[in-house]
Amino acid sequence: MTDKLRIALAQLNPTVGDIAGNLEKAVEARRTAALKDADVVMFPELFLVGYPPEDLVLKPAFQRAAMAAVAELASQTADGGPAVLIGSPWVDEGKLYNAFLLLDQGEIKGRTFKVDLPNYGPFDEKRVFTPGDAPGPLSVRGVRIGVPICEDIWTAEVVECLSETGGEILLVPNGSPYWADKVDERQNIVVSRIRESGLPLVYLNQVGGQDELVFDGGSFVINADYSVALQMPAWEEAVAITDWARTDRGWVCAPGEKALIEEDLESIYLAVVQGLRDYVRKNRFPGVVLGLSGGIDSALVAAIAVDALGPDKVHCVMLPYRYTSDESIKDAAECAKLLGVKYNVVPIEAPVAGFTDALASLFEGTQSGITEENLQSRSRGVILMAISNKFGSMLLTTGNKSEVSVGYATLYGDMNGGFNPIKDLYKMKVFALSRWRNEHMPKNCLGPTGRVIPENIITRPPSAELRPDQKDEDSLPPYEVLDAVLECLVEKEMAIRDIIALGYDRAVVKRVEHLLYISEYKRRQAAPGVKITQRNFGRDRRYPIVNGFRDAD
Ligand SMILES: Nc1ncnc2c1ncn2[C@@H]1O[C@H](COP(=O)(O)OP(=O)(O)OC[C@H]2O[C@@H]([n+]3cccc(C(=O)O)c3)[C@H](O)[C@@H]2O)[C@@H](O)[C@H]1O
Ligand SMILES: Nc1ncnc2c1ncn2[C@@H]1O[C@H](COP(=O)(O)OP(=O)(O)OP(=O)(O)O)[C@@H](O)[C@H]1O
Ligand SMILES: NC(=O)CC[C@H](N)C(=O)O
Repeated sequence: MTDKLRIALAQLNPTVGDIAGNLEKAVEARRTAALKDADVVMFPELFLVGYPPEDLVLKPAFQRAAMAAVAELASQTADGGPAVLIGSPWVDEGKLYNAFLLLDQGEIKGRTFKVDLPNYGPFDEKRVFTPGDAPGPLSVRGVRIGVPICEDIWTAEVVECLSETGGEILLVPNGSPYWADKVDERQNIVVSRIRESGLPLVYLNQVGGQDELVFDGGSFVINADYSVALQMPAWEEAVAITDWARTDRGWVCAPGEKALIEEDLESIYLAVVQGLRDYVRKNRFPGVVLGLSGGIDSALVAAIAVDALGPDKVHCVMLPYRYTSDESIKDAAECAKLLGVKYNVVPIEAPVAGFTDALASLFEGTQSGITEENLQSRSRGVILMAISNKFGSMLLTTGNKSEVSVGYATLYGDMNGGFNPIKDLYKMKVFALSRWRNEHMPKNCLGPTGRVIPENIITRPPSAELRPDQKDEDSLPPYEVLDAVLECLVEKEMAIRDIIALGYDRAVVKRVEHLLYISEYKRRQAAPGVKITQRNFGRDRRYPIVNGFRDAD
């Protein structure tokens, strides 16, 4: 009987669809595991295709390529080295499963299918996969290993089934996206499953960004006595070795590394950096460009971009107009200098005059207003897109969640852009993160230490500077109020009457509700951005554009 087992945990960053590249990563991690004499190396959920593959996984050619990669990896295990536990889509009797496969001695020795397919928030797995039947453990080098796949541990049934059928250790592969406070949520769920089953549990997550989702890694092992045996770092690829021994209390994992897991603002900052870095890298952009206005949103986006990509890959452009204050011009230049980025000034006086002249006879006798203001934003948008086209850098758009919520942005103007790092951050969070970054140097970031955003940018009142002496608060409630009301409406789906009962002014709440509903069309056309909250404006909240409903408080 086997009494010892060495399991390597490969917390890696796959690329969705890059089956060859992911296979190469798996081969490399297995090589590392072999050098450490591991018996088995484990990978995250659907690792060979990357998570989540979405409808790509419905393509027969894609399914064939994934299954061929599994066969290739299985053949490599004929070398007598570590067995492999890896996730891949799998077609069986014409049905497509989210599978986890045991490869050993040159063969596919076992497989198990995910039972509980998540279909809420950002997940759509019922759309593409067939649920598996109640699973039994896999025999890995003589040890009965239960493999509940990600969502399978979020309720009790699958683990109950695995422990009742003789499972000795639970190995859980995950594709578990980050959101604020998720770490505690995961740990509570894991502890519940350990309590019910009496089995030790390995929680292995992937790391990296995929479109709007970002995965934090942070894999861990908890023994049956609830002691944490291993904590891998968040936001980093790593292969950890765990040593297991059979005791009279069942299998026990020996204590290993205990990495510190970042919390609060630090984890949010690392999440947006990782999300932007992987979006740019995995889409093979040479860099990014953005309009740097001297305001806080574009300053924070520039800092995030420098931390994600390095100053040489970030191009900032100030596009002043007659309403742009000297203060903004000075602050933008200082911010660019602090960040060490390429910086240009392209005045928009001439393009705005060109549009104004072209429309002069058509607009004769009309009032000047939003239309003319939007021409400024749209002139900037055209110029920034031209720079993007010419140099290949992707344009970043900079609207925070408060603005995105109420439509305070110009379509085909400042909404131009391929990706928005701060899309899921309310304005008050933008302030907090800017202050935090000025005081901290986050890990694995490529920007400078010390202040990166001039203090004046943080302290002066926000303004779009589209007309003389304009302030955001002329058109919107103060951000403390706006953000709080939006959280009630967006994150909590609260009734209007309950929000008013918290002490907010009825007229303000109704106005925010109205603006939120009437700007759905803008969000539908907006760039994607990193999901940070439980409810982002991508997949988590799918509201209709035509919407006659108003809450009759
Ligand atoms: N349901 C719907 N489906 C499809 N299209 C719809 C629509 N409702 C309006 N539209 C169309 O949308 C257009 C109006 O939208 P748009 O042109 O964007 O203009 P609009 O939303 O009217 O104005 C832009 C607003 O954003 C503010 N802003 C602009 C720039 C920067 C900032 C900032 O501080 O960050 C703030 C600005 O002060 C103003 O309040 C019109 O063409 C209208 O026909
Ligand atoms: N003068 C400018 N030069 C360069 N870019 C600008 C300028 N004005 C606006 N932009 C771009 O348009 C975006 C929207 O800016 P605006 O100033 O209208 O409002 P904001 O949401 O308060 O943003 P910020 O805090 O960055 O100023 C900016 O973040 C910036 O990318
Ligand atoms: N891939 C999954 O099954 C993820 C679902 C799970 N509830 C999580 O967020 O961790």
